[in-house]
Parts: sequence; C-alpha cells; structure tokens
Amino acid sequence: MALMILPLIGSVSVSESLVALTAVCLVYLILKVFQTKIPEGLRQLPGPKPLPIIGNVLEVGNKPYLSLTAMRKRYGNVFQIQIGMRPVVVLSGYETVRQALIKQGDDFAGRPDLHSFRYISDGKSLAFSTDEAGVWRARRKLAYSALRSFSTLEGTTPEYSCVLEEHICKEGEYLVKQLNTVMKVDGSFDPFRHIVVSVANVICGMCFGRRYDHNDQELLNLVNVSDEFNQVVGSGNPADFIPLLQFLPNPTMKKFVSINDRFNKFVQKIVSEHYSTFDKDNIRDITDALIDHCEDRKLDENSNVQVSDEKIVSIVNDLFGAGFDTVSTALSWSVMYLVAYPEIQERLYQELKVKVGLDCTPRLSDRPNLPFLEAFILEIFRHSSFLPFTIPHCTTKNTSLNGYFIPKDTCVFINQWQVNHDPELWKDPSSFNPDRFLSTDGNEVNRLEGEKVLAFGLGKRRCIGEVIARNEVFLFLAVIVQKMQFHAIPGEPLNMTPEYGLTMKHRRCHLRATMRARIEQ
Ligand code: HEM
Repeated sequence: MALMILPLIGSVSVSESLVALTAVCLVYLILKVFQTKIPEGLRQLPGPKPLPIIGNVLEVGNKPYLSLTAMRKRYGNVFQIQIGMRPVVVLSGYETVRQALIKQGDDFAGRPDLHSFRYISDGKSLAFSTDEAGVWRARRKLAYSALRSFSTLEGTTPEYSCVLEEHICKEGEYLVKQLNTVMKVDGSFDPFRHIVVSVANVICGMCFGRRYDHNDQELLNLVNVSDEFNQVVGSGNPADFIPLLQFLPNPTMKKFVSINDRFNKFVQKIVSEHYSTFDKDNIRDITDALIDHCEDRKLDENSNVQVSDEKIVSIVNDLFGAGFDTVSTALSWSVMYLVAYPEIQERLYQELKVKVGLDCTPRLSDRPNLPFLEAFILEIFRHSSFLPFTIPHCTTKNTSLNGYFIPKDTCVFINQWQVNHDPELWKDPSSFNPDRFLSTDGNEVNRLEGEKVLAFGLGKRRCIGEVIARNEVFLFLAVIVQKMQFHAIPGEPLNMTPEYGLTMKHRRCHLRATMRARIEQ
C-alpha cells in the first residue's frame, strides 16, 4: 500500500476540465473568505505556485518520489504542493518525519477523505477509511492481536517453532520445487508470478485456513486484480483532487470500483463459508476469531466504543490485501538484486552454508546468525524503497511543524524514498551496499543504522504486519538462496527501473535458476 493518488492530467477530459474550472473559481472565492488565519509566531508553508484546477501536477509528474525529493532541496523538509484543488503537505527528512509521526503522532494520525478510499473494502478498510480515532484504534488493536495470536500459534509438528514458520518453510520449499519444474519445462520463469502465490498462501493460511495450488485460477485472477489495483491507484484518481469529477463519468474510477468489487467478492465468499461452518469451540483462523469477537462483544455491555460486526469482520480484507502484495514485491525485488549482484548472492549462500548447513531448512531462530542476509534485506528496503510514500496521512487538528502552520484536515504525504536516499543520512545513497549495515568485523547488524530505513512508516499508523513481513522476507530468502542460484537470461539485460504504483514493482521479466548441488559442501 502507498500513495494512492497523484493524478495523470491526461485522464481528465475537456468537458470535465470546463466544469471543474467554474467550480474552482467558486471554491477559490469561498476559500479566500474562510481562509484560516495563521497564528502569530508561525509561518506560512513554502512551496511551488499552483496553477488553477491542476495545481502542481505537472511539476509532480509520474515519478513523484523523485520530483518531491528534488523540491525538498528548494523548499525544505515541510512544504506544500497542490494536487488538483487539494493542498498537500509533503514531509521529508528523518527527524522531521519522526517529529510528526512519533512526537506529534496524534496530530498526524488521520487519513484524508479521498473519494477513491470509499471503495476500498466497501469503505470499511482499516488502513484507508476515515474512521474516528476511537473506532480506528479499537479495530487496529483487534487486527494486531489477531495477527499476533495466529502467527505465534504452535505448528502442527514440534519441528516448527510456530505456525508462521511452518507456513513459510513449507511454502518456501514448495516454491523451490515449483521453480525447478518450471525451469525444466520452460527454461525460465517470471519471479513475481510464482513468489506471489507462495506469499499469498502464507497469509491465506492464517486468515482463511487454506492454501491454493500455484495454478489455481481463482487465486491467479485475484493476484491480477491486485496488480491492476496497483496500476490504477498509482496513476491516480482525478476525482480525489477535483471533487466535481466525482459526479461525472470517469473511466479510471469505474475501473477502480470494479477492481475493488472483485477483490471484495473473493474475500466475501470465504467469509460467508466461515459464517456457515462457524464453531465457537473450534476457532480455525483469523476470520473465525473475528466472527467470534463479534459474538463475545455482544455480551460485553461495558464496551464504550461501538464498532459494527461488518467493520470487525472486514478487518480480514485489510490483512489479506496488505499481507501478500507488499511481501511478494519485497521478495521479487530481492531476487532481482541477487541476479544483479552475483557476488552478493554468493556471499549470502556461503553464509548460509557455514552457519546453517545445506542439509536442513533454515529457521527463524537462524536470524541472529545470518547478519549478512539481514543486512541485505535492510539494503533492499532502503535502496528499492518500493513503498516510496506511506499511505497518505491527514492532520486531525490545527497544528505546526518546524515553525509552519498546518490546518486541520490537511492531506500529508510522507516521502520515505527521500529519507532512504538522503545524502545527509547515507554515504553514497545510490549504491547498493549491504555492508553499510554491518559492524566493522562483519559479525553483527548495526541496529541503529537499520532503524533509519523507512519502509513500514512510523508511530501511530506504523504497519501492524511488520514483524510478520520481516520474518517472511527473511525465511523465504534463506530457503531459496540455500537451494537455488538465480541468473539473468544471457543477452537480456536486467531492468531495475521501478514502475510507479501503489507499491513500486520491477517490470515483469524472466530469469533462470539452477539447483545448488549438495555435493558442493
Ligand atoms: C514488506 C512488507 C510490508 C511493508 C513494506 C508494509 C508497509 C506499510 C506501510 C508503509 C504502511 C502505512 C503506514 C502509514 O500510513 O504511515 C502500512 C500499513 C499497514 N500495513 Fe503494512 N507493510 C508490509 C506488510 C504488511 C503485512 C504482512 C500486513 C498484514 C498481514 C500489513 C498490514 C498493514 C495494515 C493493516 C496497515 C494499516 C495500518 C493503519 O492504518 O493503522 N502490512 N504498511
């Protein structure tokens, strides 16, 4: 999940623009009359001058993480742009982002009321909706505790420390077999296509108590839906920024609604099956646990925050949706970097060979013994910054930051990409160098350096799946690097340029892999 917006001006028609022009004049006049006064001692936000209707979209362009990083050089860590008719405050710089999201966390914990957000999970999304603070907090707590209890449950056999480890090890081993088979049949494979099914199976196991075959059409359709979702929201919905367009025919919006509809139907079908087979004495997965919570809550007369059953059960949409796209993207990028840096791939393999051996599958308990793999993962998050922005935030009251006044209900973008490539924070930020995260003897990860990488947001809205995600990326990578060696197809150069979207992905491509021979020991 990430920046949902930033419209491409090309998708607005002439008639839409004319109507919007009239509207903009009216709104401009109204805004002038009611403009909030800047309190004494505070300054007005700096930023580029906006054009009527379109604001600064031309300067922002289709790589906003780069253009907004460049603007920061001119306007500083807190500045304002206008997207369409909506003012947006852009935050950069590690200390400024920490100040806003941690020290002034409550002021910046809201979500903007964007038209398109109303279609995600039928407007009941935990991550995207404008739930009032008490409701959002109660749902977030519930989601967090469901995730925690269903990932730390005991595995089906004592060989696994927990069910999360069991799911990842089994799916990782299955992925290796699958890639080996595809290599034998086709001679190459599309990494994302296979990784996404393996990762989806881990979160499906926890949320729905089921897994899908790598050729299951229902799941593959859903994965494609998520790919389209990413593309549509990445290019933006003009109606989010020029409100009048909400009432006019809008092809982008139509596609967006249909994509969300297909996703919701997939989850809804599984949830209905759970309702009809629900047994209070046999809670099978997160969906059951949420249904059970609705039942228990009805008995709890002291509960002071009212959250509807629908809003409780729909938490599973967020967990499932957020749980596979992000982790698959991280892993798919990791494989691309392995191929781009063969000497790093070899070092990772040697570390696994020495510290874990080649006869047993790696486990979560191996994490402290594999510092180079940990450093590699941190550098993937930093260098790719595949979630260049957090989900947009919104101010919950009139506030100030670094001496600038920011009114209530202002949309706020957090530029994670800028922090991860800030030359004041990182030596030679554009080079891919996992060693930057290792102690001088190479035996330990430098945790303080690691904490500066922004991938999961910070503070009140920080990702609730972070621990699971980090464990998944670690263990999947350990399993596949131990068993396989990845290469580019000779004569086909690797394209590492990210495609802007909800999560930034590499262009779909084909790679090769060979099994590591066990006799190499
Ligand atoms: C590498 C993997 C992942 C990355 C990089 C990531 C990153 C993020 C980011 C940047 C946010 C927004 C933070 C903000 O608005 O300030 C977020 C929110 C969220 N993430 Fe993740 N995430 C990942 C995996 C997961 C997983 C596995 C789950 C669940 C199983 C998950 C569930 C959520 C939820 C529910 C929210 C919304 C929290 C809220 O609005 O209160 N994420 N994530």
